[in-house]
Amino acid sequence: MAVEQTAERTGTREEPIVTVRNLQTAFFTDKEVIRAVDGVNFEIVPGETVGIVGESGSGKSVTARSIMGLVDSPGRILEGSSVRFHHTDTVREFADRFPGRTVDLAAVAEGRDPEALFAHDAVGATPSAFGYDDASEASVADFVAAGYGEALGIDPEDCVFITEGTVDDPLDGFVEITRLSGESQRAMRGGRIAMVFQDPLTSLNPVYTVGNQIEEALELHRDLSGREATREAIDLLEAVGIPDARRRVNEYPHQFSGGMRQRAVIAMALACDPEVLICDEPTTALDVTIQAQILELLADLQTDRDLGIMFITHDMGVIADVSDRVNVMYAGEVVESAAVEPLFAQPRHPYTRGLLESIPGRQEGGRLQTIEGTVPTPNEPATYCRFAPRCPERFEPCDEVHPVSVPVNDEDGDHTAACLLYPEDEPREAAVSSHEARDDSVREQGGERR
Ligand SMILES: Nc1ncnc2c1ncn2[C@@H]1O[C@H](COP(=O)(O)OP(=O)(O)OP(=O)(O)O)[C@@H](O)[C@H]1O
Ligand code: NI
Repeated sequence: MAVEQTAERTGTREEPIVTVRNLQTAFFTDKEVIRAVDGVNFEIVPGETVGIVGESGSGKSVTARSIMGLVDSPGRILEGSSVRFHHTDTVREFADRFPGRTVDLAAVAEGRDPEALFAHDAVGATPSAFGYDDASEASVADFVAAGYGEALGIDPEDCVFITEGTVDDPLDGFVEITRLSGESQRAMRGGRIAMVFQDPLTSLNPVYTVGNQIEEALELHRDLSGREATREAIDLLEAVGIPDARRRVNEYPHQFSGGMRQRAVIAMALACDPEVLICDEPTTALDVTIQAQILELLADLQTDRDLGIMFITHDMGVIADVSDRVNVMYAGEVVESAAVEPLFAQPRHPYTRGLLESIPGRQEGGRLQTIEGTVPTPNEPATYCRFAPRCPERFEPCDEVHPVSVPVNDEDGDHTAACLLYPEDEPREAAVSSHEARDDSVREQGGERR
């Protein structure tokens, strides 16, 4: 899954299958509003692994659960968020199954100026919240996907957006995941995007055989049953490296070792032939040897199936192994994003540097540095740098200005960090002002984001 390998394999990068734009997920407790995910942007590309790394409480799991449609009350995804699934076959299938919820975006966009739409008072997000440098990059699709389409006659239930062709004959488009509910949500979750959790026992039912559980997924998502399903279940167990699959298909989860259970869960996730696999610390509970085997298995499956993988861990060593691209999260925000090589060779954000110094063997003089303190609960709007209290580079404006993501590497234009130290070639004061000017998502709209 390393960079060179992917480049060799595919030549050029494929288009993203999932784009996460300005994702905001909050928990509304009696006491406070916890902004667990606060304006996150990243992509999942077929055949690649995007790593999400950060300490406990940084919002990794809530990001994953938001994409899966698994955020439960008192949590919800806020208006202005968009998670798009770009997969032509899925768009066609969904347009067919949910015609009443399908919209011809070209028709809606005709004669509209997206910049002007974003300027509307009622809109709580700006194009810059979507990661654009310039408002002209925004599209009507961004506007609509982010939930502001009502002004254009779009129902909040609408979730399939056609960008080429028509509603009756869709050629291309996207499904807006944050607007799915009921049947459409079930079809996406498990069917198109599958998830593997840290503890395999959360996915396995102790009272059914492993085979039964895989067969159930096959029946639900691929319409296989009986002998056909059993045969496919055995094939899947073999594909994930479970020896003697013909016998083990009839065993119960407790008869499997930890590593074998996680393999079985991966087989179950693959049963529905997903495009995207989200792995939330899938190897954290396993010993190092087994962990390496599971990572290798995932890499092989990815190559065979052109899977887009989102891989969550707090372990920088694992991230280096598995990722093509890395997003470093802190208190609900992505603070640095880069391809894996530049991230490790030239980490820019002080938080990333801190995380790297805490990997054994990486520091000069052999002393293991850990970042003192813990991730704060993001229970107020980010009007300052949330890392500042722990940051060795902190200077005064860090307490008053919220840093936005800016390019930090001349050779790699996609390498960004959200830190007031950048752009480095600008005088500090000018850099700070440019962050302040671009962080218009919160205050200009008259106060808090919801
Ligand atoms: N159901 C919930 N109700 C209230 N707050 C929640 C809920 N779930 C998560 N949070 C809060 O959201 C924030 C992000 O949590 P999340 O589980 O995504 O962190 P994480 O990065 O996955 O950490 P870990 O490495 O420990 O798994 C934390 O502040 C957490 O307390
Ligand atoms: Ni987590």
